[in-house]
Amino acid sequence: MTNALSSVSAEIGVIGGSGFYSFLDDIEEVRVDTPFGEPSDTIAVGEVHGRRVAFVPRHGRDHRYPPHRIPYRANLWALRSLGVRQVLAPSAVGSLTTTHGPGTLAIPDQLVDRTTGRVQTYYDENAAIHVSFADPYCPAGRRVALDAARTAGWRPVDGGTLAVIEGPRFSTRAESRWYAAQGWTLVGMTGHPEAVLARELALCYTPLCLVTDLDAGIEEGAGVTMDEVFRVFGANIERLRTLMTDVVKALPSQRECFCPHVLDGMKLPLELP
Ligand SMILES: CSC[C@H]1O[C@H](OP(=O)(O)O)[C@H](O)[C@@H]1O
Ligand SMILES: Nc1ncnc2[nH]cnc12
Repeated sequence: MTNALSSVSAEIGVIGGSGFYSFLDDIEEVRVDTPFGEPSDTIAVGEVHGRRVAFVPRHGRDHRYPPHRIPYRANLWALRSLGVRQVLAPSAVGSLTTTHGPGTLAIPDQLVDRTTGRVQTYYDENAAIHVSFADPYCPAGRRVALDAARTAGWRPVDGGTLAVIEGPRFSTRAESRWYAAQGWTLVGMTGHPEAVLARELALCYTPLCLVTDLDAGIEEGAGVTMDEVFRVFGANIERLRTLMTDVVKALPSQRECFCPHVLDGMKLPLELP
């Protein structure tokens, strides 16, 4: 175990979600402390196709953090302090439309925040910093993920809106029908504030959403269960892991998107790592 910020570094970060607790083979484990507390777990740093990658399991490797208790700020800060500038965020999500059934990979282009009371900024005092969030995800990362998925034989959904609910409970049928009626297509519990915190650190952030269920308002029956989410995710994890390595390989080494510039000209109250 290496402590804090010795010589270990990585350029790409992967935040694994439910059922996705490990990614790399030959790893160095790093314990990183941050001004926002400890990340969900130690960070595994290794190499994929010659690219340095840092992996953190969002819920901890034993899934001890429920979605509303995840140390989102610490996770992203820790990744950035290791040198990470591009983040890939796989996640298990419900579908709000029958056209995206279980096993579908979706790369949404919008999110709607339905969480309550989660801390969603690094810039809490000593300055008012307002980042642009009209397009919450990195356009270059999305493009790379979609291309890699198509090449690997997926038929990924390009775009759509991820509704992020507070959880930890799943939605009622009425809530679910209401989200679907708004035109939102996916529902999860962790996409916010993760995406906006990445934006506040000028990181590229790309969601890779694996549909594990049709949400309660979309199909008849008992409604989604945790077991169902893990079962469907488990059936797809190896394929998704392989895709993640393809995406890592294809990410640009020079960022030409808008993400690195979102803080340009702003007088930040904190020094970023
Ligand atoms: C395990 S059931 C609900 C849980 O799964 C998803 O987690 P993640 O986004 O980290 O893959 C969902 O958001 C909930 O946190
Ligand atoms: N139906 C659902 N609602 C919220 N989060 C989920 N994660 C996986 N399926 C979900």
